[in-house]
Amino acid sequence: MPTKLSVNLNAIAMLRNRRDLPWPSVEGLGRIALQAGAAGLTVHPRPDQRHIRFSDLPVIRALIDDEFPDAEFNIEGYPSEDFMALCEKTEPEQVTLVPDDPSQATSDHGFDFRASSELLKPIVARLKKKGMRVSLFADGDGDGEAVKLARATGADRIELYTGPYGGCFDDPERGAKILDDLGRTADAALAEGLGVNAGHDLTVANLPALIKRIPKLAEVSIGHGLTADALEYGMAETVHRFRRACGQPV
Ligand SMILES: CC(=O)[C@@H](O)[C@H](O)COP(=O)(O)O
Ligand SMILES: NCC(=O)COP(=O)(O)O
Repeated sequence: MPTKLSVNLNAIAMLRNRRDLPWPSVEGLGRIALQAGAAGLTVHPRPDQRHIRFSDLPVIRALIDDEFPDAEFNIEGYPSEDFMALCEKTEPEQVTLVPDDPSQATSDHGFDFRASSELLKPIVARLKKKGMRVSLFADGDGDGEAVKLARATGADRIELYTGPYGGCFDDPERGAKILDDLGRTADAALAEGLGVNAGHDLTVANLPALIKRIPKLAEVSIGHGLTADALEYGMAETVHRFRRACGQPV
């Protein structure tokens, strides 16, 4: 089964939020992503709503339900009571729990399962009771014991935090070492019966080696790199459209 792609809409939402205008449209670009064959949409609402707004969630839920019933909605975030209530109301197919502090600019580490495995058990159970698959953001450091503790929470999957791997775009030697650690973490998780997702700073350039090392990688969620590519590869056509609007022959 090929690795599924879930398109993270946070970067689109952040651009939209620069103005009090409805574009770029989170719903519209989510629709284009699903029309192009993405398996799902991911959002990471944060308490200050600086990217995704809570009001975006029912819109994306309806988009998937009404137009793409085979697609999945993945909501990521720190399991505060507010976040849990949002998930229970929206009922995404998957919830990815992330140990984010509200002050963090972006996610930059996985759970410390030695400290938080017991705390996560009732949270995971509460989400699963409503039929949501639960994935836990995990460091890809090859720590098999931590993976066992992740399994003990009752979660279905882990999501490997691939930020350090993505950051090695100019240091292939270090990238290979990190890839080895990610691979060993995935092997341990799969041996425990956990599914494996991955995300953070993945790109067209670094994905193939990750999937080669982890052929059973279930899903990648990608936002920043994918949005950067969408801008780059869509720029020429867009300039043509605006030149036409200026009355220029194109
Ligand atoms: C868990 C994870 O790595 C992503 O959700 C990441 O946090 C994306 O969020 P931003 O694009 O808002 O940084
Ligand atoms: N779960 C990771 C994610 O959704 C996207 O992260 P990024 O591609 O924006 O770094």
